[in-house]
Amino acid sequence: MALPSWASVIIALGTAAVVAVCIERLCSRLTRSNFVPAGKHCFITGGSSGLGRGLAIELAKAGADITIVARKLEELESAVLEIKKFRQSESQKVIFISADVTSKDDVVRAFDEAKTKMDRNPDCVFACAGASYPRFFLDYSLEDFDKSIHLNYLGQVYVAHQAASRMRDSAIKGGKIVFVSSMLGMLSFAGYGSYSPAKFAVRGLADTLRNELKQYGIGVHIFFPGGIRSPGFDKENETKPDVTKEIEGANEPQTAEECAKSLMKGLYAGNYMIMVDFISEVLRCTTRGVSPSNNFFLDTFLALVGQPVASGYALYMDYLVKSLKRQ
Ligand SMILES: NC(=O)C1=CN([C@@H]2O[C@H](COP(=O)(O)OP(=O)(O)OC[C@H]3O[C@@H](n4cnc5c(N)ncnc54)[C@H](OP(=O)(O)O)[C@@H]3O)[C@@H](O)[C@H]2O)C=CC1
Ligand SMILES: CCCCCCCCCCCCCCCC(=O)[C@@H](N)CO
Repeated sequence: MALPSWASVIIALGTAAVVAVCIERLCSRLTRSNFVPAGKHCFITGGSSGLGRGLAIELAKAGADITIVARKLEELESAVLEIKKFRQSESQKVIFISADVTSKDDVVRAFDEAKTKMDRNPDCVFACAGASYPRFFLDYSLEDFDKSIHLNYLGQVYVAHQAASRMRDSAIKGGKIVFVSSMLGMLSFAGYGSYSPAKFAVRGLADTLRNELKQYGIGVHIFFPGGIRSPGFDKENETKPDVTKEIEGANEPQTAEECAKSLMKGLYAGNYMIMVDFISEVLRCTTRGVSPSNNFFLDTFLALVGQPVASGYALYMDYLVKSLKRQ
C-alpha cells in the first residue's frame, strides 16, 4: 500500500534530521578530548582568589594535584589551606608559588619551581590571573592601557608559551591550556576601553593555539565568564561608570564557585568555547565564526534567533550612552 505523499515527505525529513544529528554527535565525539583531572598536575594563575581559587577547589575535589600562582603570599597561604580541605586524599599535593604573570622571568621561574616541587611539569594550565579597572576612555591615562594589556593579555601569553613548550618537551599526554577571557571578549561597551580589547586578544590567541597545538596533542579551551562576585569585582565597581553598570545589568553575576563549576562542566563536555549561562551561549553563537560549535544545529539556530536580539541590545546601549550628553 503506497503512503500518501505528505507522509513520505515527513518520513524523509525525519530520517534526514536523525542522520544529521547522528553525524553531528559522531564528529563532535571524534574531535573532542577527554578531561580527567584525577592525578593530573593543574597549574592555576590567579589561584589565590575569585575564579582561580574556586577552580582550584573543584579540581581538588576531582583528585588533582594543584599549583596556585599569584603575587601576595598571605592570600596564597590561606588559599592553600582552604583548597586542601577539599582533597579526595591526603596524597594530593597543593602548593603555591609567588610570581607576577606580567614578568617573563617570574613566569619561567614559576614553571621551574612547579616542576621541582611537583616532580613533573603541569598537565593542565589555567590562566585565570586578570583584573579590570573600568572607566571612560578619556579618563584613563595612557599608562593604564599598557598595564591592562600586560596583565590581561601578555600575562596569558607568557603562561601559555611556557605551558606549551614544557608539554611538548616532556611529551605530556592530554595536556590542556585554558584561557580566561570574559563576555567582554565577545562584545564591548562604554567603560571597558582598556580591558575588553585585551580579552578579545585572548580569543585571538586561543583560536590560533587551538589549531596550532593540535600537532602536540595539546587541547586548548577558552572561558567567557559574565560577572563573578569576587574581590576583583568589588574593586572594579568602585570606578565603574553608572552607565556601564546599567548596560551590564542584563547579566546576573555568579559566585566564584558557580563560575568555576560552569568551567568544569564545559571542560568535561570538551567544549572549546565555554560559557556560563543562556544569554552568554546565545552571544557565543552570534560571534562564533569558524570556531568549533558546541552543538552545530543548536548553535546555528541560536545564532539565527540571537542576531536580532544582539542588534536590539546594541540600540539599547547606544540609547543609554547618548542620553548621557543631555544630563
Ligand atoms: N570578576 C569578574 O566579574 C570577571 C572576571 N573575569 C576574569 O576572570 C579572572 C578572575 O577574576 P576574579 O575571579 O575577579 O579574580 P580576583 O580579582 O578575585 O583575583 C585575581 C587573582 O589574580 C591574581 N593576580 C592579579 N594580578 C596578578 C599578577 N600580575 N600576577 C599574578 N597573579 C595576579 C590575584 O592575586 P595577587 O593580587 O596576589 O597577585 C588573584 O589571585 C580574571 O582573568 C578576570 O579578568 C572575567 C569575567 C568577569
Ligand atoms: C544575544 C546577545 C544579547 C546581548 C546581551 C548582552 C548582555 C551584556 C552583558 C555584559 C556582561 C559583561 C560582564 C562583565 C564581566 C567582566 O569581565 C567584568 N566584570 C570585568 O571583570
